[in-house]
Amino acid sequence: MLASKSLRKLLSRGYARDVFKWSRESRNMSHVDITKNEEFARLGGNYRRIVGYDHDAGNLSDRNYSSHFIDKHSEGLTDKVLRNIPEFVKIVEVGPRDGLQNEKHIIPTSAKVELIKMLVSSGLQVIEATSFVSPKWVPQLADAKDVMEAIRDIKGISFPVLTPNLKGFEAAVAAGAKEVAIFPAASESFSKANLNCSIEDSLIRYRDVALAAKKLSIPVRGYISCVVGCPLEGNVSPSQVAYVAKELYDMGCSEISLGDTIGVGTPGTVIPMLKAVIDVVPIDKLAVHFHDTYGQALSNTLVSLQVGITTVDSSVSGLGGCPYAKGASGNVATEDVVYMLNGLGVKTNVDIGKLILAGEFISNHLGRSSGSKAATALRKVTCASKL
Ligand SMILES: CC(C)(COP(=O)([O-])OP(=O)([O-])OC[C@H]1O[C@@H](n2cnc3c(N)ncnc32)[C@H](O)[C@@H]1OP(=O)([O-])[O-])[C@@H](O)C(=O)NCCC(=O)NCCSC(=O)C[C@@](C)(O)CC(=O)[O-]
Repeated sequence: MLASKSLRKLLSRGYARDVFKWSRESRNMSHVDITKNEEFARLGGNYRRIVGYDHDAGNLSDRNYSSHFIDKHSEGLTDKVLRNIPEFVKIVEVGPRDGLQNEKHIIPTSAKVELIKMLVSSGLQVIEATSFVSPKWVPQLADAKDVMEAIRDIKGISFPVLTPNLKGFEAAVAAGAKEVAIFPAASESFSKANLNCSIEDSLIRYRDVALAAKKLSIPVRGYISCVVGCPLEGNVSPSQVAYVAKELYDMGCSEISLGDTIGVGTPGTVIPMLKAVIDVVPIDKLAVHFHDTYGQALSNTLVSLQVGITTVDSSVSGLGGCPYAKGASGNVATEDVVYMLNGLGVKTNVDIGKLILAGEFISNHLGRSSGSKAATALRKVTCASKL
């Protein structure tokens, strides 16, 4: 009786993953467990979940069709395929930085701040706000200080910022940054294009930043660009990525984000790269950062979760690109990642409806449609249901 009550509760809340876990645990059937399984099948072993949100702005609905059709025929396979998928994924939203750094036109500070506030209200806990880089190199983010000033009073959210050297670090700290990110490349040519120095010289600079940050107890996130391919050199070897990752780990980075800067990776190249890095850096320190140039970002995200990664970078509306990686498209869209994770029953604490509104806000501002397939589809469903 207790079992069926808690199961009903889980199902009514749409916690597909909890039900999945519960059903997995109950597979070694004892007498009591058999009752549980029968109850499970009766209550919704084969179900889909539809959640509706009502928002003042636009009556946006989130329809999340769960991919868990859990019954006795499919549970073994589901277990096999999704065994390592975590129960919670931390999303690092990079839209305001990676997303906007490459825009042709300068976006007003007020629009950037409004976007950040909308992202905060969607439940995102980590939002990369801006970069303290040379304004000559990246004029789009020359207002970094003003952005930080405008979000200074928002409590309980991490707003990491990019710092390419001590000058940037000092400016970031003066502007109130509580977390910074450094960003070497795994490819020599890309390092020269992006940072105007070799990989080794960039690591020397970043050691200085890491040391200064340590003195102030400021966490440092490390990015590695070009982890599977470089726009100038082509393939990048997993061992080279592992080398840079270990350097970042040794200098004290709290997290290391592996960036497929030009979006050329597939699960076939991402898995060997992850393997090489996991051999030298603990997996719980790693994050993945996929661009979607070749439409591989979600597949790459999924295999990374299967491998055991639990932190994923993404960009609302799929904004983005790197000024030094011509032709590379935006990051995987946060809406698409959240839609997939919802379908897997993985928690993110992100309200997809509010996230879509944030994406619409910035897309409207930029005068183009959303780069998120999930957001576009969900918007159509809502419009159609109004007819
Ligand atoms: C690294 C530098 C600064 C070297 O740039 P440089 O030209 O070699 O540096 P410099 O030391 O010779 O200085 C040149 C000028 O820049 C100034 N300067 C120097 N540093 C700063 C600073 N921090 N803030 C503000 N100003 C700065 C410095 O004061 C000087 O000013 P001037 O005397 O000519 O008036 C430059 O190359 C730079 O800013 N690069 C930034 C590149 C960048 O932001 N790229 C995009 C982000 S990386 C990315 O998107 C990939 C990632 C992370 O998302 C992962 C993925 O997608 O895979």
